[in-house]
Amino acid sequence: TPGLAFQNVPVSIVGSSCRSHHPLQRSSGICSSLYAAQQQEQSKSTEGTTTSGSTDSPTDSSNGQEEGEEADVKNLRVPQVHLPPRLAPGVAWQHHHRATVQLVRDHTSGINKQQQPTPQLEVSAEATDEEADAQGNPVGRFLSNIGRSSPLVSASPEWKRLQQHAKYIQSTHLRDLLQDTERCQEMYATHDGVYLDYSRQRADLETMRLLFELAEKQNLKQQIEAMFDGEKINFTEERAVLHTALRADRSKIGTVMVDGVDAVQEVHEVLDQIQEFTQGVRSGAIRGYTGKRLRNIVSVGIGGSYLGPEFLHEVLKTEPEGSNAALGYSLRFLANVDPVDVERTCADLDPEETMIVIVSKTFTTAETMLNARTMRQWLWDFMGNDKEVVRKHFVACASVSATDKVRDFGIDTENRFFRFWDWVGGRYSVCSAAGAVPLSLLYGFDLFEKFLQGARSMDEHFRSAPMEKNIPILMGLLGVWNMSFLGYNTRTTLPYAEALLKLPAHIQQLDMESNGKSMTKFGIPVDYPVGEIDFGEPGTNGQHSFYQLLHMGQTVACDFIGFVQSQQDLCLDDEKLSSHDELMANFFAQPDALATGKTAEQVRSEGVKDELIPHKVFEGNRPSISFLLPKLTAYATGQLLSMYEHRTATQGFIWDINSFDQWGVELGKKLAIDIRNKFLKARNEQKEERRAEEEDIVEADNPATERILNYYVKNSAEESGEARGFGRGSSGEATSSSRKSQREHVPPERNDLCGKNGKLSR
Ligand SMILES: O=P(O)(O)OC[C@H]1O[C@](O)(CO)[C@@H](O)[C@@H]1O
Repeated sequence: TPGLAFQNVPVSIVGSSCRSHHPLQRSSGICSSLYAAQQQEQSKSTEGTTTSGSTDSPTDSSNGQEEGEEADVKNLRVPQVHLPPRLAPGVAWQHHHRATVQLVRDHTSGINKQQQPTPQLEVSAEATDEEADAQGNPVGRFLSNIGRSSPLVSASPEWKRLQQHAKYIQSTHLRDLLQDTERCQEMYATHDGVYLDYSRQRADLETMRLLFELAEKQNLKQQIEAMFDGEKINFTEERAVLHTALRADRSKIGTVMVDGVDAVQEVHEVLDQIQEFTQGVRSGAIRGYTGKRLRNIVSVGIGGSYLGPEFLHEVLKTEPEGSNAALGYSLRFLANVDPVDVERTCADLDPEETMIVIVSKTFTTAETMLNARTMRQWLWDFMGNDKEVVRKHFVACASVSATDKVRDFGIDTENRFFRFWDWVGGRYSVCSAAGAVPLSLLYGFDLFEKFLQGARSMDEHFRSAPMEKNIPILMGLLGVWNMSFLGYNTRTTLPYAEALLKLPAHIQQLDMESNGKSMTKFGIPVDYPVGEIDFGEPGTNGQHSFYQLLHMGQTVACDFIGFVQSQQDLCLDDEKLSSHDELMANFFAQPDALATGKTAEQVRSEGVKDELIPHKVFEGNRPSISFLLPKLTAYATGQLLSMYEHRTATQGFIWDINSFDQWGVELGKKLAIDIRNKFLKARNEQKEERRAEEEDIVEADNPATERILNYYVKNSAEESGEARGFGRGSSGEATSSSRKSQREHVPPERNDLCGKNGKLSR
């Protein structure tokens, strides 16, 4: 949520004050039973069971949990600044400190600027204890230990040289730069089939040299090494960052230890467990409560526990091996707490054949847990309220530290719990059980393994290739160049492959949650732009949507992704080119159109009327990079995933920010819980008719919030007519969660693919 952190983004939020008119809800009152389920769960929470209040930090949440929901919020740990130990050799000062610099916000650029010109030591530190005070200026001492006069990289000569150089680059045009043969021959890199062409960046060979110097200055290679080695570089949460261990080869067992535990060994234990379980389900050895085959998978999770797996799922849907393996099965994702998402997900599913995979690192995320309870109720409604229903139809993918919560939910933690670890960030978790379980259930474990192998290949390249030929490092350095030196704060991912339709959404979370920050790891506000806004859409669809802006409006750095071969090529007999060639003609045309543009002379020479010429001139000079890969396979998808994960990390390392925490999402969560509690109070008062109908019953901290809350609470109560019986059926008994109750449910017609011979064996 960069709007909360660094960049200021105006936001419009659209909601409805009326409850759904959805048949599912009208017929049996899904809201009512959710409320009942919530209450039931809440009463448990006082006994130590979870209700809500999620973070990506299981340890934090569990602290609060013991004291119930309110306590959960109060106990959220505020990040405290402490210097990363590995960067402070010989520094005695190990306490938490708060450093201050005078900053003012430039409202035109939205950037924090230092008020005073940078002096030799412009930072003063307020130590939090007497001991630190006695040591004089600990930040200054620390900086001199690491050879810096300012904690901000922007004060370094390397950064200033790039700033100077940017002025020169601003005077050049890509139209001319692209004619420089030597430059074009240099500005590409390849690895294991991935071809990166960055000659359409507003950069020359000198730019690259200066960026490599900056990377040296920032100890980029050492920082990468520290990440791979399992050092606790996510220091605000005191965690290692080891998504690379999730795809490390078995031969690496014994090489990465975290708190005395062998990370790669743990990973392979869980992968073996996943392989056995998913093969059991796919072979029919593991079945549902009533003995039926489990062929529908619903993966319940949000954010990183959903976006990565969904992106990979979309790729494999049309990948020949994937589509073949998935015959007879279905996979859906339930992420939003909007009840409509529940209906969209399971309206046509047969509960007896459905397996629910709860993916939540913390197992406390409010949305996920409500959806999990809803799905549990859905199964109970149909098969009866038996704990065996949950044990046979639910599996959990969560952090080891959430084991008790998984058990309390009723899931079989011996056989149906696939753990991951605190050192896997949610948005970096697709290679963990979070992706492995749902995707192996649908496509088989072997195909998921190919995805891991692709990611591993790119990891090894990132770790070992020299910077000049290192694809993720080049991507990251160019990201820093575009954002911090050329001022392009928006970026777009444009895959020319429909199967990558969910890649932009994944990158959006991956990068914006990672680098949407305004604080360096030294606890000093940045005075340079960091954290791009990412969006995207597959081409050519995007060309008929937002490319107008890319060509003539704001400058947006573009990533074009194309493939030599299609997953599914198509060539009609009377067409001269294949459909894939037609697609790729666009893939190659767009980067040049953006780079070179079209001059007034060129437009005039086409016979365009003088008054229309300004409207048809393309300024050009718009940067892009192009990736060409052999074919969109599981392996290539692994490579792409790893490339983008490492781009994000590289930028964070250069910018001196922690790309692995996400404190910016906490405030909104906390306020949502406050408002939820206000609703609870208001609904009770409405139920008991303690307040006159026209009276405002919700109080808030400001009149605007108070007005809109009262508008919602009153109108939603009147609209549904349920205010007085909220959570109960007319006779007072708890209602069913959905129309798929035992009485009403009709299993869907069996006219689907059902395996190669048209039927799954029963
Ligand atoms: O996997 P969990 O713990 O349910 O968290 C879901 C998502 O919520 C976040 O913590 C942010 O709210 C993400 O970082 C994470 O991917």
